[in-house]
Amino acid sequence: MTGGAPDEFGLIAELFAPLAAGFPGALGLADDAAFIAAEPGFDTVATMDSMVAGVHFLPDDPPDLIARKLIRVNLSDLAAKGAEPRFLMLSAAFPRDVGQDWLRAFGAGLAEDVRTFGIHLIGGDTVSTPGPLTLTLTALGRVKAGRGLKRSGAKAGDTVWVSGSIGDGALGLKAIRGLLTGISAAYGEFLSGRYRLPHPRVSLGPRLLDLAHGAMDVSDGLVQDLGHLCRASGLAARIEAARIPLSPAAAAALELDQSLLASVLTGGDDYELLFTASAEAAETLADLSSQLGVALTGIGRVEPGDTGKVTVIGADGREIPVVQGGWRHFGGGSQSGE
Ligand SMILES: Nc1ncnc2c1ncn2[C@@H]1O[C@H](COP(=O)(O)OP(=O)(O)OP(=O)(O)O)[C@@H](O)[C@H]1O
Ligand SMILES: Cc1ncc(C[n+]2csc(CCOP(=O)(O)O)c2C)c(N)n1
Ligand SMILES: [Mg+2]
Ligand SMILES: [Mg+2]
Ligand SMILES: [Mg+2]
Repeated sequence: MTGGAPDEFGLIAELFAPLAAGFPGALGLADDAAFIAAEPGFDTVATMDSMVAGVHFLPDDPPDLIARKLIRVNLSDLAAKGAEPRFLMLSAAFPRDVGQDWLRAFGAGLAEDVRTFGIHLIGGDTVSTPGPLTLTLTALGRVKAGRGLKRSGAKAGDTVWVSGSIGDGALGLKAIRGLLTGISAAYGEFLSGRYRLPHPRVSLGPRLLDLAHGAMDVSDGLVQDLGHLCRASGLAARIEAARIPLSPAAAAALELDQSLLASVLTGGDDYELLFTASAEAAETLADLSSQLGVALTGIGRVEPGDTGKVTVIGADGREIPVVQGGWRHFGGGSQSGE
């Protein structure tokens, strides 16, 4: 990328190849494909998530944070399977008029999180598009053979657990859009920060291998995602709204406007882990939580019932009706249940 408009191969050499330098099998991002030796005793765990400007992030979000969010939403899926992240493959469709400064900042964001998580970019594709910026990442990880966590592992009577806090991302998007008034500027910044830069529970995931029964991450919305876990396990769930962990910022927002509970339950953009474990695991999970400095909160139970049904109980003991439990790209009136 010298002088004027960025050139495809210059861009790959300058922005992406340095992120492959630590892994010889990537062949310097100068060949047709990468080589990964199969590791005896491990399963490779593969996942892919895309992000589209205006759909997953705001077009004027800082480019380094767009890059880091792209990595993090994918690492969240690996963590949900108890896997340790290893490699990334990036497909980037940049609008033709993307500028060099934008690209350099995007590359710097990728580099930062590749370093932070100790992973390598081992390949991808770079194209131009007449449409919005569209980014697709494949993340590859590893887990001990046969031990990876599944959505289908929940057992009747298990406690439902979530990591961290729920609702910050969805409330953060509202804050950015000026739809959250009355909270302090610091709280607003915390929430918008959580929307732009999730914190995937990469250390926690592998530690759940001996503890969790069913597991997934929360991306679309707590209620919809728990419904997926329940359906995969042939069970139903009952959770208590008052037990859902809130950050101080989210709690302050809800205190001013209780209708924001819908964003917490269904807004998505959480990238926290959602898992079930037997009641006896509670003490070990509490120890793990303090060891890792990641909150773990029991919010309810899975039980036999209408497969996939999630019942949310309010502080008054009555059911809170939830029409749509989370984000849907197609179908449904509004795109999430807020
Ligand atoms: N176009 C597709 N081709 C093949 N498999 C797909 C396709 N879209 C989704 N899937 C698969 O469907 C399953 C559910 O995908 P989904 O994207 O809902 O999960 P997720 O990544 O955990 O959620 P989110 O996208 O909200 O982060 C995954 O196994 C995914 O690989
Ligand atoms: C600008 C903007 N508008 C709305 C949202 C909310 N949103 C979009 S997709 C999605 C689920 C995860 O995506 P996927 O299922 O495609 O992986 C959520 C919660 C957002 N993040 N940004
Ligand atoms: Mg997905
Ligand atoms: Mg995902
Ligand atoms: Mg997921």
